[in-house]
Amino acid sequence: MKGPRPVVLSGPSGAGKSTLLKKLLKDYDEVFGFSVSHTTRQPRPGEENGKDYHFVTREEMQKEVDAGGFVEHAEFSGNMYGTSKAAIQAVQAQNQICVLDIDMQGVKNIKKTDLNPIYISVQVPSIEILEKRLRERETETEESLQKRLRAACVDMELSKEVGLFDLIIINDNLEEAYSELKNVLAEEIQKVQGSKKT
Ligand SMILES: Nc1nc2c(ncn2[C@@H]2O[C@H](COP(=O)(O)OP(=O)(O)O)[C@@H](O)[C@H]2O)c(=O)[nH]1
Ligand SMILES: Nc1ncnc2c1ncn2[C@@H]1O[C@H](COP(=O)(O)OP(=O)(O)O)[C@@H](O)[C@H]1O
Repeated sequence: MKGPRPVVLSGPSGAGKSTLLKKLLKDYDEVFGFSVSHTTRQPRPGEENGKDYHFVTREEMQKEVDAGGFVEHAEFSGNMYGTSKAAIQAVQAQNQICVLDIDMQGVKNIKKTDLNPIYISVQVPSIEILEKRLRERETETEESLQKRLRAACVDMELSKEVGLFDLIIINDNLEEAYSELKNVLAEEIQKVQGSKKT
């Protein structure tokens, strides 16, 4: 694949991936582009179709998956999620660093492709803190919250595998976590900024 190295952000639901990503995309809007995934889950208040996700029905998504339009796809908490080839190409066409926010199944499947991203896991200090953050976010029903917590336990275990991630960020203090993220990406950021000047 052409262009700068993509970045994969993974980690339990509620760990702070979207929060960190939004800061990064705001501070470096010319450098990074978000890979807009497809999902069959319902949009949350404030989420925009085509910006946060492509919100689709299961039938629509399955059809595109069958047609070979996806780099990877997975079932998470009762819904389908997936990265389309077009989502990545749209970012790479701008010569930007493509950022993917994907679950652990996505990480394992991206490892089988030639995308060669930097793999970053965002974790939380404890499952109790994760639960508190998810409750305070007020986006989940009790059922989906419990599903996310179960998936989080699996994610926390699997993410310990040596070599799976290039960096594990414990998102305790947000500013410190954001600094760590920026530091690991500094070289790639400079490359893109340099290439845009010429
Ligand atoms: N494999 C895969 N996972 C995705 C994709 N898009 C989002 N996810 C993951 O799906 C999970 C649920 O996402 P979401 O419903 O937005 O909930 P949130 O993480 O709690 O904000 C998260 O772990 C995301 O990283 C995708 O395209 N592929
Ligand atoms: N370091 C932090 N300390 C306290 N709350 C945080 C921190 N990082 C994120 N949050 C909050 O936790 C919730 C989950 O974060 P979010 O970015 O939605 O997680 P994810 O995208 O990984 O599911 C949000 O309400 C967010 O504002």
